[in-house]
Amino acid sequence: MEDVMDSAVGPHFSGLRLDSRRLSSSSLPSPPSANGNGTAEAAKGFASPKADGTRQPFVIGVSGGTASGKTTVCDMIIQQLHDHRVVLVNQDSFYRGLTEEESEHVQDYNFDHPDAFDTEQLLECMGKLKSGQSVNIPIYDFKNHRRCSESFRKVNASDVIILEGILVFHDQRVRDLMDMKIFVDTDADIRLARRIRRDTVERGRDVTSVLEQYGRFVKPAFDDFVLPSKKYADVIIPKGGDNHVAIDLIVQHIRTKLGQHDLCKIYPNVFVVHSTFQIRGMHTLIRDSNITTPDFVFYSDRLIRLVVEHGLGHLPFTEKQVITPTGSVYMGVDFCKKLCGVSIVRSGESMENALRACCKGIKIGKILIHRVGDNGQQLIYHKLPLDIAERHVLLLDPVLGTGNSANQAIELLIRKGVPEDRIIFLNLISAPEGVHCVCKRFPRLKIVTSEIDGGLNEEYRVIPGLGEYGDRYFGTD
Ligand SMILES: Nc1ncnc2c1ncn2[C@@H]1O[C@H](COP(=O)(O)OP(=O)(O)O)[C@@H](O)[C@H]1O
Ligand SMILES: Nc1ccn([C@@H]2O[C@H](COP(=O)(O)O)[C@@H](O)[C@H]2O)c(=O)n1
Ligand SMILES: [Mg+2]
Repeated sequence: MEDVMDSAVGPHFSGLRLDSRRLSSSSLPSPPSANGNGTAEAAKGFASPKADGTRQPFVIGVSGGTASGKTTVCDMIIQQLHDHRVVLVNQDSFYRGLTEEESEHVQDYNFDHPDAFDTEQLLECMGKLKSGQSVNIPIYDFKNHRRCSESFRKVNASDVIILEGILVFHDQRVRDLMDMKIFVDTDADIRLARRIRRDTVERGRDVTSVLEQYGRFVKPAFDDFVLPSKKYADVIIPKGGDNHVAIDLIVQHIRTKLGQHDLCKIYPNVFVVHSTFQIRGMHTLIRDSNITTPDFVFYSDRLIRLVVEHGLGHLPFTEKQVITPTGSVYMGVDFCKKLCGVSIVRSGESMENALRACCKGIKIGKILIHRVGDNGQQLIYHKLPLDIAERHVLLLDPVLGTGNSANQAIELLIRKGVPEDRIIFLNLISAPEGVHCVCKRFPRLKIVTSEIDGGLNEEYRVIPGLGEYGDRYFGTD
């Protein structure tokens, strides 16, 4: 048996003409909700730990009609990611081999019907990949309509698995494997033109047979099976590989996931709010250097509310029953009462309103950390609730950079008697360096953030970041 190693980059790429186009629609699975024991359930995908504590790969499904550009879009995503932790699985690999009789009448065979694929085998392979095992995937020969009996493509377990094919959204069991579904939407006439060219050049067909197969099987199956599955898509990409903007957005989304993945693997107490295109849209706005101050405040406040709500989901609660106006008993929960916020002055103060809006009457203390000279010595002023040792503390600072200020603030809280595991540090953006710095020192503290950025530059500023948050929020920049 000949194994063909799949390194996921390079060999899949096909050269394309590219123009900038638009992203048509988007929505991703909803954020996590509180589970029964008072902690938040981790988000789907990267943030979803298995029983053994490791995280499942992120599965992206890519569907669309024949010759819509699915394979091309996947190649471009993988090429742009330039990251070995992404692998591509083609549904084509799971075409059933034809019997002797079927081969003799191949022109009558419907390759576009769901039964043409061995979906059980596909599910088995995907299940193995998802559980961290490598798999041997068949190699399909379109010229002879059969699998190469001696060769397989070895696909290694990876952080991201892209599953591509005309009918990958058809079977619910296959759909359920996916964390993100993309539909490549290209006009039927363009697809037919491409198909004629591809099948005559690459798949050993002549124009007459392509047209006959198209009218008899491909088009009806598109109408019956492929088009109806478009409704399952989270993202629809018009014009396939020509749509630079959509592909960039998707690549950014995956990059964010990959960055988070490693840190969440290392530190189980780091929680990243599940990313949706709404959240990425808000980040796009507040990171834009040209945004106005009112808009910066508006979208920051929206994001902060999400982070605060996520953070509150990590607090313990007690069971509580109430009687509803229908006279029925509602078995609910009671919020944790012993709670306070502490903002790191000045930018942390921008998070206070969102906290107050979520927790009526909450006490909020302040910590000011002032760097003296460049020898790392720092002065700390603080005003904290007197009974802070008995409270859970939501520590507020929108950007976690080096982690130095955060560590000073956390040390102070611990000196004041707050147990480490009762501190939840809330921020909008974290640099990986800051996450390492805080989590190594305080492994029982929780960090809740909305995005993890690339890193710090030589001036210790978060990149891509958003500049001086306090100045931008309070309009002093
Ligand atoms: N944007 C594009 N412009 C021109 N040709 C394209 C474009 N996208 C794909 N093609 C060509 O069209 C054919 C079908 O594309 P492919 O990505 O294989 O589609 P699918 O996987 O959806 O069947 C291929 O020969 C490919 O090179
Ligand atoms: N032996 C085969 C197997 C499949 N086809 C056609 O391939 C199409 C799916 O591949 P795409 O890359 O176009 O998505 C499908 O429409 C089948 O008709 C074939 O012609 N011969
Ligand atoms: Mg293809």
